[in-house]
Amino acid sequence: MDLEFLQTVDPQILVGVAVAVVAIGIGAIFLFSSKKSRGCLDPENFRDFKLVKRTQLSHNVAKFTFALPSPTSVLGLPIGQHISCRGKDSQGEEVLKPYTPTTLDSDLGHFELVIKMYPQGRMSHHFREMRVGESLAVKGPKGRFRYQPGQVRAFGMLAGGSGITPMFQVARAILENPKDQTKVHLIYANVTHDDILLKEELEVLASRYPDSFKIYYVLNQPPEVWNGGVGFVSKEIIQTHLPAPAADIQVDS
Ligand SMILES: Cc1cc2nc3c(=O)[nH]c(=O)nc-3n(C[C@H](O)[C@H](O)[C@H](O)COP(=O)(O)OP(=O)(O)OC[C@H]3O[C@@H](n4cnc5c(N)ncnc54)[C@H](O)[C@@H]3O)c2cc1C
Repeated sequence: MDLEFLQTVDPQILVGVAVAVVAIGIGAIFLFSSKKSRGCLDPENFRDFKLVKRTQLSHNVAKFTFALPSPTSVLGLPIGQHISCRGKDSQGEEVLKPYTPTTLDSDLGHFELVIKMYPQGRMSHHFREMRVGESLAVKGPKGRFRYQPGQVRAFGMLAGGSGITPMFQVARAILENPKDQTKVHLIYANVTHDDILLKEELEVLASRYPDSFKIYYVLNQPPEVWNGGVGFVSKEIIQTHLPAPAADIQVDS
């Protein structure tokens, strides 16, 4: 590029232009980061988020992907907290139920819910009927759980059925943070093998972080070939598969 013309420009103008460019750059970074940190949730008012994808994971479980206002937006949900979703049951009555997204604020532009739909469930009806292009009313963040990276040496988690979603969210946040050395031990109980939610995602985490993440599945009605636990979660199972109690150990269920 021919820069000779710069020598003919008044240096004061050049400095002025340079200052303006830097100022615009800083302004843009500030605007972007403040927008990013603000998040899209309102704790007082419901906000609508459009369903952009629906993936059926089993006969009664589906993953719902909702778009955020822009591809760089974050939901703004602290780790371990949940959102309140508003829908209508089969009678047209309003229903409010809590759900924990399986995505984190490192996932930009969208958030996901994995929902188990019960035949008689009121909010289940709303999700069963929901189609791509429709919006879900969401309020939050909700919940008192707080997690600081490295706050404990090991985390014992005990989950059953759809109770896995908050555990999955916290486990992902810990394991995907290279500065967090916390070990995660999860016992996950279900009735049958088909009931295990997020199995693929959990297996990916376990194979990616073999030294930091251990899962022990317990099934009440196991298949013929099964190397996990059988029946209900017992004291022995907890003693064997969760870290022993200590000041720097946290156990949640
Ligand atoms: C913090 C928090 C986070 C949650 N996150 C998720 C999530 O990410 N994904 C998700 O799918 N759910 C999640 N849940 C559960 C969710 O809030 C609802 O309870 C669930 O979707 C059922 O609501 P419903 O209105 O369809 O059923 P309801 O109308 O409340 O229940 C009707 C019938 O459905 C059956 N049923 C309902 N819930 C259960 C259950 N847990 N086990 C067995 N049978 C049941 C029962 O037969 C019950 O009588 C979460 C709950 C909490 C407290």
